[in-house]
Amino acid sequence: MRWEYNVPGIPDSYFERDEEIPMTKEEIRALALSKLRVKKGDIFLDLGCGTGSVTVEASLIVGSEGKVYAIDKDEKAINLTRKNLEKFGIIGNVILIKGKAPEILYTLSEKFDRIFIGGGSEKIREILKASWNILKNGGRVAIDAILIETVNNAINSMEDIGFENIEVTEIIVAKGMKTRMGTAMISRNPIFIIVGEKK
Ligand SMILES: C[S@@+](CC[C@H](N)C(=O)[O-])C[C@H]1O[C@@H](n2cnc3c(N)ncnc32)[C@H](O)[C@@H]1O
Repeated sequence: MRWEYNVPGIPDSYFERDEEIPMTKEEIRALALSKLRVKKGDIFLDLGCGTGSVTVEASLIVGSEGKVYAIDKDEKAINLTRKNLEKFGIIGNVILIKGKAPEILYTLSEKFDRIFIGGGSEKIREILKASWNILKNGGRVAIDAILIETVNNAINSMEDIGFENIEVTEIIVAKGMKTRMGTAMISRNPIFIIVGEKK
């Protein structure tokens, strides 16, 4: 068997940041991209691209045969994503769009293999409905959520819309921090990844 999926794993410190824009952290990106089964040649949508960390990693995976659409409602996030793309020398395969979901999704003519939803949780049902329309058969969606209400809403919405193979993963990451006594583990907030497939 030939396994064609790949995850790059770029350290968080390599990205330009902005204190007003929360970033999807390295371990969460790795799991989300892995659960999405992103591969070379995919058409990928990063909704709520923020710093562009997911956009950068996804564009490295899909390569020149694929494409990444990076969307955010915030101009600052679009500019920061552009900066990070330039930092990693990525030019050809990313389309940056300033727009708000779900409305912006109805204006896209492209069909997607993979959609990562990192923002817009208050409108998750509407965003999932719009995502369904632009997803290819066999396509996958992943939602990055902090609130349990979002998880519940996302699962119910996915079931109603017709998504299959719905899977919820809770990730609790603790990072080692050097102290005088040794290395102490500092916990971060739990994050949920909800994945669904359009058969
Ligand atoms: C948690 S941050 C995303 C982090 C991003 N994945 C990264 O690694 O930097 C959420 C982003 O979603 C954007 N956002 C929130 N609601 C949105 C919506 N309805 N449409 C488009 N973007 C939205 C915010 O402006 C913010 O930049």
